[in-house]
Amino acid sequence: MAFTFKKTLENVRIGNSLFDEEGAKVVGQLLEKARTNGVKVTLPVDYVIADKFGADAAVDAANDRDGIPDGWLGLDIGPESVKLYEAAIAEAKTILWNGPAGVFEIEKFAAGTKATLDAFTAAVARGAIGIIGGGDTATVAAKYGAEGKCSHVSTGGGASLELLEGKELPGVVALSTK
Ligand SMILES: Nc1ncnc2c1ncn2[C@@H]1O[C@H](COP(=O)(O)OP(=O)(O)O)[C@@H](O)[C@H]1O
Ligand SMILES: O=C(OP(=O)(O)O)[C@H](O)COP(=O)(O)O
Repeated sequence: MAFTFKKTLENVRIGNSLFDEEGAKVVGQLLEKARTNGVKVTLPVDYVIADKFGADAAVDAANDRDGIPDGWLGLDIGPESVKLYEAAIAEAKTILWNGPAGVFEIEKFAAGTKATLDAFTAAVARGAIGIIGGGDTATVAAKYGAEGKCSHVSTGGGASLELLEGKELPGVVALSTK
């Protein structure tokens, strides 16, 4: 998701990284809404890049200044981004985590997600509320044996976000009235 923001807002060269054409149309509005509400948005600034999607890909590093070459794609956040994420997580009282930082299923692209998980569980240990919402993010917690270090883990991604938006989830409504 971050590459849609980086390309649209800052014209960063993202190579063949994931880009959401539809999502790009609302990026400006989203940032404006965040500004109006005094919400700080932290985006990555460096990347672990690969020449293809797979465990046998060639790997390199890239940052916003030089961008990602055509034919390459960003599959994890880099060390400078990890520091930004850690700082944002460290000052939060409530953390809702929806979406891994990279392709954690492949070891060479898992470092950013693991560092994010470590910052997340450290925050919960110091008293913050840390909620995971998302099937893949829940898998991150399970993979590293950290489910017990989270306040709550839900496999529902979009559903969790809809519940927090105030929408009614039919299954939850049915169970709540029993
Ligand atoms: N830069 C990336 N490029 C392609 N796939 C990615 C990238 N970063 C993460 N992913 C993949 O996206 C999936 C996470 O999807 P997402 O919907 O954000 O999570 P959740 O299911 O927790 O809501 C993971 O399988 C992960 O490997
Ligand atoms: O996090 C998930 O998806 P989402 O982030 O796309 O909503 C889960 O994989 C949703 O799985 P489910 O729809 O079987 O509960």
